[in-house]
Parts: sequence; structure tokens; C-alpha cells
Amino acid sequence: MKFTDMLQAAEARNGSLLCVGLDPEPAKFPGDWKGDASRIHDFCAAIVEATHDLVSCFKPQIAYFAAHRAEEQLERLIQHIRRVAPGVPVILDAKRGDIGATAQQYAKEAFERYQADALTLSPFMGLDSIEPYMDAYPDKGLILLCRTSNPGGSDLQAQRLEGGELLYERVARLAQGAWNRHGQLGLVVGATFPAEIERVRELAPTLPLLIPGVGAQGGDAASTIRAGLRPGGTVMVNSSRAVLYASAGADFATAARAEAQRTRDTLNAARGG
Ligand SMILES: O=c1ccn([C@@H]2O[C@H](COP(=O)(O)O)[C@@H](O)[C@H]2O)c(=O)[nH]1
Repeated sequence: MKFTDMLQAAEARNGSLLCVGLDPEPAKFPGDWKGDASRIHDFCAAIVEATHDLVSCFKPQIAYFAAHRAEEQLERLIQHIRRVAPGVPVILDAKRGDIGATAQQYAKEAFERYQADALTLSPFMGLDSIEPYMDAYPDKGLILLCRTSNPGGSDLQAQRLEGGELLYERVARLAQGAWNRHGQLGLVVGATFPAEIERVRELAPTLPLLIPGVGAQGGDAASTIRAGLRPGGTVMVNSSRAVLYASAGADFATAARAEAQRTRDTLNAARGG
């Protein structure tokens, strides 16, 4: 099944535009699990079980697994998501970007080893750096960094190019048009920059937007929806730490569910539903 179809179906089934980010930090785990990297799978599995009916997708960030030599736990976690939440797409957040030959290996890692449905990519090495993903995996989602949520995102992405366009605007235009050979591209745009979300939406009316930055980074959920959601152009609004660490106690999964529900409802209220 194509990533975009899977996303649309999960969004409708769960009535949700929320993406729960899986960024496990053992130092923040509850009770006896605190500091124990062998519990990464168990911690994330509990979050998935508590929130799977409230989300449109999950987004594990690979660094939180690789830093603890926990790639095998990530493989098991994605298999667990398949069992607990069949049909809910998994976006592997790895922000890959390299020459074609290396990109082929990254693509194999994401889509064959981890069995992800979508992958985040840096587009800044150009079209030939994303072609290997498109050519070999036309049904998978490829979500390009466009206007990231961090303050330093402005350093390069807001630079004006020859001809007057800003760099992030060029990324949005190419992703909506010339680069989108199989209709599989999406864009990352930070919730911390609602005016830029709106501009990206003008340039890319139908692409799915992955929008991190609500919750711990302080982006406003309602402004995000107003700026980014359009008929035919959906959003995946990501929250990671605010959900995962809603409680540091034994009730962490229940607290994560409550926070996910609150965020989902805020997003839905902003779209008038
Ligand atoms: O522009 C970007 C791109 C990716 N991220 C990632 O999203 C989550 C955000 O986590 P929070 O705890 O909700 O702040 C994290 O995995 C980042 O690597 C981003 O924040 N901004």
C-alpha cells in the first residue's frame, strides 16, 4: 500500500492528525527502567500500546536508538507497531542525504531492514541524492527537510537565491512539481514558524506536511492547523517529548495517552471537527 493511502486511512480511522514521535531517552525512563537502554523497546512499546488509536502515524528518530546500540530494538519496535497498530504508518526520521551509491544503502536500511513506510531526507545534495529512494521504492513516502523547526533553520533555509526565491521556497516548489515523479514526496516544516508553513502550503498545496515543534518546542497547535491543513493537503503534527515524558512515574503510559488525546483534540478543534 502507498504511504499516502495508508496515512489517509489511519487519519480517518483514528480521527487524528497527530504523529507521536518515539525519541526514547533511558535517563528519563520511569522507576527501575531509568538509565537502562535495554528497556528502549519496552518503553516505546508501552507508548505505542497507549496511543495507537489516537494517531495518524508514529515517528521513531533513529539517533535515539543508534546512540545506545539499540537498532535491533528499533527493528522489533516497528514489528510491534505492525501487530498493535496495523495500518498506522511508520516514518523513520533519519534525515539522510548522500551521493547516489550511498543513498541506495540508506534506502535499503530504511525500507528493508526497518520496514518503514516513509523516511525523512535532506534535499540539500540535490535531485540525484534522492533519486535512488524514488526509483527503488515508489510507494514509500519521502519527506524532505524544507523549513525546519530550530532557530538555526533560518541560517540557510531563509537565504534568498538568484531570482528572488528563498531556499525553503525552492525546496517546496521542486517537491510539489519537478521532483515528485511518483507522487511520494512530503515536506518537513516547523510548527515554530506558522507564517512559513502557510507559504509552503501555497507552493505545495497537495503535499503531506510533517510538522514537528508543538509540545516541547512551544509551537502552537491551532496556528499550525490553520496554516498547514487544506482540503487535499494533509498534515502530520508531531509531538515527541511532551507525550513520552508526560509523567516520570509508573503511570507514564496513561499520562502519555492523556497528553496525546489532549493534543489530538486541540488539533481537531482547530480544524473545526
Ligand atoms: O525541523 C525539525 C525536524 C525534525 N524534528 C524532530 O522532531 C522531533 C521533535 O521532538 P519534540 O520532543 O516534540 O520537540 C525530534 O525527533 C526532532 O529530531 C524537529 O524537531 N524539527
